[in-house]
Amino acid sequence: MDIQVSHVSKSFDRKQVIKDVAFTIPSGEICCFLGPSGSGKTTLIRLMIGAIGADSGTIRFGDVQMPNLGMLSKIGFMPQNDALYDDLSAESNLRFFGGLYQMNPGQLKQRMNEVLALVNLSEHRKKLVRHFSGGMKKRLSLAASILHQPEVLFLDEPTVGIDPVLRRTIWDQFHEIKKSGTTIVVSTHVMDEVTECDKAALIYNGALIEYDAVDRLLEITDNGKVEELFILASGRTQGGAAV
Ligand SMILES: Nc1ncnc2c1ncn2[C@@H]1O[C@H](COP(=O)(O)OP(=O)(O)OP(=O)(O)O)[C@@H](O)[C@H]1O
Repeated sequence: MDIQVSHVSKSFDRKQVIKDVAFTIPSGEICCFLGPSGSGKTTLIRLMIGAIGADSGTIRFGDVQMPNLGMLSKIGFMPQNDALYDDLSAESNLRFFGGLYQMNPGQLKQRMNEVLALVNLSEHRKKLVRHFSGGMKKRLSLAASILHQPEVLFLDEPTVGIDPVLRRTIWDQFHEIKKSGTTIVVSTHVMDEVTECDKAALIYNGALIEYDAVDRLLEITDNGKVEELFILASGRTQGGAAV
């Protein structure tokens, strides 16, 4: 399912935090939202999943204009702060999410086995989440977000605070999920993660300063580093030009 964001703007308390943003993510691609803290990545994700409304502009998933309740079963969302119940086991957490998605018991059982295996938590399924490490919670949170086989998956800073080895594992899992045709939108402020993605949206002060295939974006820099694009953008801002 293609995602089309057309001239979307959003203000909070009269401060514009998303400024006329427009781009299209082709079906089945991984797109990252890259930008410094406070640049607007989470707000853009919340707009796209329909958690908040835009002041202007439109967001379409395929032919459907968001927000649309019927689309909820096709969307997976992994929030920045894990939305898990500490006092429940891993599998009870997944059962809770399965209930939200109205999955039938047979389907839920099969999917629980599949997603726990994908995130390497099968042997910890009976353990209470309060005894999980931070990395295990991240992986369980990812498992919960894909339980219902969403067509589009939103991941808000999924690797923040994660060590490099586990980060590699988690990215391998994203690539595995992509193989099933899922479109993935992932926010990050780790510049190196851009090379894991097909497309990148560079967000700075609520504006989209670049959106392109990652290969092409890296070509237009002198040193092949994405940071350079942000340095150029901040220079333009200080000079008074719009970015
Ligand atoms: N509900 C809200 N009310 C008022 N201001 C908000 C609200 N949500 C976000 N903002 C503001 O919007 C701006 C963008 O925030 P957002 O969380 O989208 O950035 P971000 O790029 O995701 O940051 P981070 O990487 O730190 O998560 C910030 O200035 C933030 O303070």
